[in-house]
Amino acid sequence: GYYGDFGGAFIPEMLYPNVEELRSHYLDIIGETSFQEEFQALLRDYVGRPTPLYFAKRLSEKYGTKIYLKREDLCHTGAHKVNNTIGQILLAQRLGKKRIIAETGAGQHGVATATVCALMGIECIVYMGAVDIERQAPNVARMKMLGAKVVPATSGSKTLKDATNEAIRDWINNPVDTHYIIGSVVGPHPYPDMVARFQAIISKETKKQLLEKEGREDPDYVIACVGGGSNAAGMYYHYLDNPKVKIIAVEAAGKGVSSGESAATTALGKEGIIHGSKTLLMQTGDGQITEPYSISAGLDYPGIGPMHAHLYRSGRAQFVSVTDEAAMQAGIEVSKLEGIIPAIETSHAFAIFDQMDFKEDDVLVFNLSGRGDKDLQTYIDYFGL
Ligand SMILES: CC/C=C(/N=C/c1c(COP(=O)(O)O)cnc(C)c1O)C(=O)O
Repeated sequence: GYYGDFGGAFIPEMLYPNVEELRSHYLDIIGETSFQEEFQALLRDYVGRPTPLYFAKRLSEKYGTKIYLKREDLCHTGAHKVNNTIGQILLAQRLGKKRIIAETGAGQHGVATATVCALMGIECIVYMGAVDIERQAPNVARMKMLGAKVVPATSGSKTLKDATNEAIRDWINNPVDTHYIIGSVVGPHPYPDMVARFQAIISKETKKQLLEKEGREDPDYVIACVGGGSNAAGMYYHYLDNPKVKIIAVEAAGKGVSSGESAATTALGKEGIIHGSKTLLMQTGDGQITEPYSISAGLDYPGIGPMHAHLYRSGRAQFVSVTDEAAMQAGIEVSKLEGIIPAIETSHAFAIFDQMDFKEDDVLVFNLSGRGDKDLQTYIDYFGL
């Protein structure tokens, strides 16, 4: 379960049975024909896949290059997170689990977990930082409507990291009947690999769609925002072994990388262990986790998935970070040029144009990871709309 120097499962003794049960069964279960048939049928008939690969005409004209958008915002629940929760709920059922827990920051993973628990009739508890409960209120309401119990995390910065700590604490106390649906490519092996496999449908579809539209499977660039890195993992997955496809990963600089209020993990992080995984994370000299900051709850995380730590260290991906201000401006620009209001997380990806030079005949694919409904109040307050 390693990506170069990164990955592994550095977990407390009490979690070992749960994680070991997952590690020893997940590949066999995912590989079963009956699993794949159910998984693919739900992605098609319930999530609404394949999601469109849309040529963004006005955005392309503005930036003088060819821009395609992979529309994960059109998945049921409004973001890519549901691709993973469908896979993990089927796995949990096959492992005989009766109770589901999850962490959430932006609330999209929380909604996606509550959704599949409603679908399957399984109890659902979602841990969410008290700060995020405020700034993603629409998603809290949706989780409750879907029958989930939302438990505030009030420690630390009261954001995603703290919600994850609370979920892990719950799992340690409920090891036998509970499955923890982790929402990104983070945590102990096998989670980073398992979540990436469930999200890989994104680039699988993109290859086929780009062949139809451009007569080639491979774009020149694939671009995605990175919190833990799951939407990015899905966008990159089937292009990783093709060096002709350049990979751009966009992190949240918050108020600026050197402002002390940032979540740009590859710029500010050092090797360490967070939530059971050896990866890069923002930390003090004595290894305490530094509180991150981003205007977007989904990128407001001090770590990064081990896959992305490796992509960064190996140079396979180019990592850039953009500030709150740049992301918010990009969000309103995409809204006005394409009629699509992106989630603030996704808006970070669209804010790279002043740091990158693209050629007129370059083909770019952006992963539009989610829609902006959850963020309307933030957009309205920010721009005084
Ligand atoms: C699992 C914690 C992250 C959450 N969301 C992260 C997120 C992200 C960043 O998460 P990754 O794709 O895993 O890097 C990007 N786009 C949207 C629309 C998101 O909601 C959540 O709780 O919903």
